[in-house]
Amino acid sequence: MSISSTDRIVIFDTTLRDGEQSPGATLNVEEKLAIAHQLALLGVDAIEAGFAIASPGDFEAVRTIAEQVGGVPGGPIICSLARAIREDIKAAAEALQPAAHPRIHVFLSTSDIHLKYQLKKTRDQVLAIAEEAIAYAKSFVQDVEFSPMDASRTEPEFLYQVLSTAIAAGATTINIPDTVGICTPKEMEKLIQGIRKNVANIEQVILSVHTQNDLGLATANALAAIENGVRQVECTINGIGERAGNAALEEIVMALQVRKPYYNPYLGRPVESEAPLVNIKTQEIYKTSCLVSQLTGIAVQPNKAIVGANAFAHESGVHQDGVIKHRETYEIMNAADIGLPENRIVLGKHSGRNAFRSKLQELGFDLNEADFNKAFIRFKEVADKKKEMTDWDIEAIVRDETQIQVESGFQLEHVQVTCGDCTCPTATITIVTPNGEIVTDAAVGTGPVDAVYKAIARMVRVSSQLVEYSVQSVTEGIDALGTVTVRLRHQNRIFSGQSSDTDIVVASAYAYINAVNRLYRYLQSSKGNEPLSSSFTTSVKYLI
Ligand SMILES: CC(C)(COP(=O)(O)OP(=O)(O)OC[C@H]1O[C@@H](n2cnc3c(N)ncnc32)[C@H](O)[C@@H]1OP(=O)(O)O)[C@@H](O)C(=O)NCCC(=O)NCCS
Ligand SMILES: CC(C)[C@@](O)(CC(=O)O)C(=O)O
Ligand SMILES: [Mg+2]
Repeated sequence: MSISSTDRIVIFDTTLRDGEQSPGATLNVEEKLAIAHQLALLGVDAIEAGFAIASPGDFEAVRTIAEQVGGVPGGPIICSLARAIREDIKAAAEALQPAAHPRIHVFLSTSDIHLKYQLKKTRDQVLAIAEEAIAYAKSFVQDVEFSPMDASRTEPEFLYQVLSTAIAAGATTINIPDTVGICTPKEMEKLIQGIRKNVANIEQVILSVHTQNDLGLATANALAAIENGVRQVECTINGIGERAGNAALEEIVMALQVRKPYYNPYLGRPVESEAPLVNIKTQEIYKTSCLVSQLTGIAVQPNKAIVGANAFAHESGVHQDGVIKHRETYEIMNAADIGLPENRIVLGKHSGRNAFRSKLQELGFDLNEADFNKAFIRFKEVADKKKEMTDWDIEAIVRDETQIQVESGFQLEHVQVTCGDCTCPTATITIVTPNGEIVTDAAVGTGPVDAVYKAIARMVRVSSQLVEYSVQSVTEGIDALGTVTVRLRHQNRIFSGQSSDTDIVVASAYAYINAVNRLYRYLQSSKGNEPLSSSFTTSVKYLI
């Protein structure tokens, strides 16, 4: 794509960078790669794949995504964040080397409060640093984005001066971050208009906005910026990100689609123009949202716009009556537009592989033979217990069975629980350790899940603290599939795991093992060659 295109909005996705700054959203390289592939399917123009200097894992993630998702011309721009520091820029350039369309995103604070307390630099120094850093980034790549951090709290005259300098030094995208999420839409309008009027050669670059959601105004501010000439928006799937998160991609994209006649004139088109305002394939939105939620362990709130479980549900009689008579009485968009399964009941325990395969195709899954077989076996198991298999059940099964498996780690063999109002909840668990040993242990707990977790913790022996446990029902009815999400804290890092089953105690056990395995993998990679088993067997500290 051409970065000078101005008749549509460039979607810059930062799920893998700002989104990963959500507390506890840590993703490993395979998980980031899976999300990046899905973002490419969704059709985002640019993927901010990480912050290359931040850690060897981030570097590897940027490099792998640059190679495997952005390695051929015509694919998305792959971007790495960098402070205005030579080592950061060099690391970004190295990580981005395999990308056909690499972008280095240099940021530097410009507000007085940041200059005084954080950077401890004068305005003149900041101007010189920005100029030098951009020129240095330009020595590696053509496409350089510059963000004046805390722009919305920066004195306007100084902001104009920094931006003019950045453009003169070669920046091709100027991104305006409302870093602390303090702006109102009216103020955003003033900020963008001021920049367009006062910054030299601003019309030669793509003007972008990056809005944070501290006051719940991120989407409103991004849209206000578009109304005032901004042509790139930075956003994340499900609105995840630092603190209260970023503007949600799905909200901006669907606002532009649903209100196209309203937005068309702001992009210089006739009101009735049918041409899309973004390159996004909206039917991929729901699937992308599920993948991000599953891999980050951050559940989507039910009332979340566009992708929440209730976004297309009608609860009250008056509304239901209206929707039955004419859908558009209460629906401004069609669930199918974001790729939501229609929830038609078709498959059951008597269905065969062909029907299952064509159902998967209909739902947009393209599985390899091994994953297909795993999913089919699981489908039959669930169908045996559950009378009606909805599209939602099938989606949950496929997500569960095809999730990125940790190659090394513990495997759950058996879960057996006794509980009730006149017995002490007891769990007997059998696991296979990473060395192939089969171990069985039992524990009592305050409830069945507590007993299961105590029994597993006793065998895996790693100090961790259960910080979140939640169950969501995927479908309706007493025989619904339940999805359990578990988050464990080890030192200051969070590891999540998820699993679905008709039996929530079984789902709980698998979710817990998944989280433990992520923690295991993390310890393994951070310990280098030292055998991991020592940390798993010596620091026996049962916090769970
Ligand atoms: C980038 C990172 C590796 C730096 O680690 P570090 O060298 O230990 O430094 P700290 O995080 O403690 O402090 C940040 C330093 O960068 C400086 N800095 C911050 N933003 C800067 C910028 N845009 N350009 C240049 N310097 C910057 C700070 O002034 C501070 O410098 P000081 O140590 O001289 O006071 C680390 O913070 C990290 O892993 N971050 C990843 C996630 C993240 O911070 N994302 C936020 C994006 S804004
Ligand atoms: C890099 C920049 C756009 C940033 O995301 C930096 C940050 O993480 O605060 C912001 O919101 O200002
Ligand atoms: Mg941000």
